[in-house]
Amino acid sequence: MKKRLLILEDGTVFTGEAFGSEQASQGEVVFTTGMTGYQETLSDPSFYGQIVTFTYPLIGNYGINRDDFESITPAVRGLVCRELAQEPSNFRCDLSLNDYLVSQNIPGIQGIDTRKLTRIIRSKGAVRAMLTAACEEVNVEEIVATLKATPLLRSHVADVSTKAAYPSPGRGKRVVLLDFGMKHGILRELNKRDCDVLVVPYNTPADQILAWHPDGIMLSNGPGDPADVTVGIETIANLIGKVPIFGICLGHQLFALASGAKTFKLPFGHRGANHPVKDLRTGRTELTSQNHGYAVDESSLEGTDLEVTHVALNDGTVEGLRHTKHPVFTVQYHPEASPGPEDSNHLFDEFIELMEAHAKEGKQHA
Ligand SMILES: NC(=O)CC[C@H](N)C(=O)O
Repeated sequence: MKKRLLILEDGTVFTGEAFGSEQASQGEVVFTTGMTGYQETLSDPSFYGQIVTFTYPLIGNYGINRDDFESITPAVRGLVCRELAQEPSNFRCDLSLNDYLVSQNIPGIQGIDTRKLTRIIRSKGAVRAMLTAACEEVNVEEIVATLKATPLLRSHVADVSTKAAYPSPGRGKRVVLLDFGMKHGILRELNKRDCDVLVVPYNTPADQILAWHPDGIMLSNGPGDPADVTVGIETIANLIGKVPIFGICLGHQLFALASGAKTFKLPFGHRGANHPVKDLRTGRTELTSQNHGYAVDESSLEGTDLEVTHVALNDGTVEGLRHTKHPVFTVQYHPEASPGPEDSNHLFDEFIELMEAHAKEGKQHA
């Protein structure tokens, strides 16, 4: 067994067993409560720069397969779990979680009290942490001082967004997908509905986007603090009212900021696959997949043209918005699931309907 430490900025030290890459790593430690879906979680670009703790006690039991990646290169900085499955078993299993982490240079630690760690994150909020290299002798005090001096993760959208535009063709609605660190699941859902998708870098100007004559714009998820993605906020402000827009997670937060609202950092975030969200228009509650550390400040909506459509039942925070004058709606959670329940998948159909209605309206005016 190779020993490795997880050191938190408050000086707490967890001693566990190293797996995955043997190198050291630093990041904000967060927890997710999903019982399955570790492959999608690890490859979700929104986790850029974060060390992810799984509260479910056994991780890796069905291995890693060919189909469930949400990006090509994972952006997470480390994985923490109670127990890593030694012998994965599944008909789709290609390789073990350990071998995958080695191949991607991501360190892991197992055998620590993940319940204690989760309680610390819940009470202290965003916690900076260091995973030491395997078998490394370290000076804990020095590391704690370094962690305290390291600024918390800001935006890394530029690192995870595509560098050049690329098509994902279909014969249906033309959708320009602004990639802030897109999960493949969003593209998958649009292609499933035969959309003719053009994925573009996060800093593509609005006039260039409109020159492609899209039927709609999709705003993707992505990492970091939404307030730092100023170029995206400006682009979205220039798109509102010109073409239907659907935004997910970071896309939802950027839409709010572009409309004059504000965002704030949640004490410990929402990460998991069973977060209940109420649709205020229908009264229906759906179980949703979530992964966010920030949220839209409800009190900042006053005086804007935004209306709250969805709320989180766990803490009452804003989970969905609609523009009262223009065809735009956004959600803080993940209707594409991957991983998680598909209760909210119908939102992609609603986006298609919105584009259809808008196109018809345009013809009437013409
Ligand atoms: N999944 C996401 O898009 C996350 C959005 C943002 N980075 C947050 O943490 O709130």
